[in-house]
Amino acid sequence: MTNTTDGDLLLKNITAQAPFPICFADLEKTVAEKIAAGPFGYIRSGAGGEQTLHNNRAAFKKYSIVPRFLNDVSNVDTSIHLFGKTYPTPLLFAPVGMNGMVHDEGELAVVRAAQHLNIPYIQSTVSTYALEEVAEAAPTATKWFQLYWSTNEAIAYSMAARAEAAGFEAIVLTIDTVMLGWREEDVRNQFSPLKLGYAKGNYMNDPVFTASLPDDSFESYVQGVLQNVFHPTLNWEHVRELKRRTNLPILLKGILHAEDARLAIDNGIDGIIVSNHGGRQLDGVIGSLDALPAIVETVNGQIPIILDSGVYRGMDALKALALGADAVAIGRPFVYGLALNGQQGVEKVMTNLYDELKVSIALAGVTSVKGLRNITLVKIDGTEDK
Ligand SMILES: Cc1cc2nc3c(=O)[nH]c(=O)nc-3n(C[C@H](O)[C@H](O)[C@H](O)COP(=O)(O)O)c2cc1C
Ligand SMILES: CCCCCCC(=O)C(=O)O
Repeated sequence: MTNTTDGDLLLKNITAQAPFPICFADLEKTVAEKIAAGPFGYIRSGAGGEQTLHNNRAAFKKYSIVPRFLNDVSNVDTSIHLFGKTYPTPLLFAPVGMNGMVHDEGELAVVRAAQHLNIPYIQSTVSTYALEEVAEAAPTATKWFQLYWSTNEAIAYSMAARAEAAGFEAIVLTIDTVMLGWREEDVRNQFSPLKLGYAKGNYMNDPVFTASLPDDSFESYVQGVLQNVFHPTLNWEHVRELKRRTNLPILLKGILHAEDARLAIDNGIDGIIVSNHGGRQLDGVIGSLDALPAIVETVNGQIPIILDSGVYRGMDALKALALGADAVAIGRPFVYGLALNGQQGVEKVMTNLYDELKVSIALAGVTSVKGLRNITLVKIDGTEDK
């Protein structure tokens, strides 16, 4: 990824071969035709009546930018700095569980793409491959570990310690999944990726987890994960205890309220991810972009803010950055890329997002990510998600 703005970034997508889907809608449609209804529904759907899934997209459409011109944009600097490192793009991979559902190489293919593109990768607790295997597949990638707190706290500490030992550079504690959302599509499809074994990686390689099982049967693994993965009593004391137990920076994923952002800072948290889990947890929740401005105001630059949920094109990323996010994380789009063409598919999706972002920054009359904070954004409420 270069920082020079080419005249025509789209040209490289015009090839003699069958085109790779260029936008999110094309990607989703192509994947729907390729994979079975169960895994497709699991990935695509939102909780409940999918109001939040809708809100996420609608939030981006409420904003329009007013560009400036005659401001040499031949060099656009898209780099960002996070936790002492510089990255070429303001994009991250959101943690997405059970990648083996759509591709045999699962998380290994994604982390290799992350390494190749120098984009931070957040590995889910519920991965098909173990964090040690992921670390070995891409030793120089920036890797963060997403933690689902376990009812058996020794398992949570064990996973955090394994991540630190394997070279992961941060812990992302997901706080919005203390129990699973009401996911009707999975009931319709009678689909559970857990029951197909796709979450074995980190659990079956964890000595504390395996020692807690009554036997080594598949059913014991399924029951063991179910008993441990959700933790309804999760509270700020757990966060403080995790801080005492790890040397790594901790980010909280799932912040939507400015007051929780303030509490995160008060409790020594190093970064937050403004997210509603891609609309997969509590339905009826505010779109994550709608939640951003109040959080940005409260955080006031004290810790990095990453936003996810509904960032499906470069222009979405631009709007989030303009509203004060330091970076954005991508979920479903990269999973669809993985389903279509493994590591290459993931790279293609992320590169297209990046290219659209870069051309959009230049066409807005801006030459850096930080410069986006000064652009004119007009908010128009009441738009439809079309
Ligand atoms: C199939 C799937 C699995 C997910 N698994 C996890 C997970 O294991 N841990 C987590 O914190 N978030 C998980 N998420 C949520 C993502 O990290 C992210 O918040 C969400 O996908 C962002 O929305 P987007 O898909 O609209 O980009 C998952 C999302 C999807 C689509
Ligand atoms: C193994 C049980 C499902 C874990 C939840 C994974 C997730 O965060 C999501 O599907 O969303």
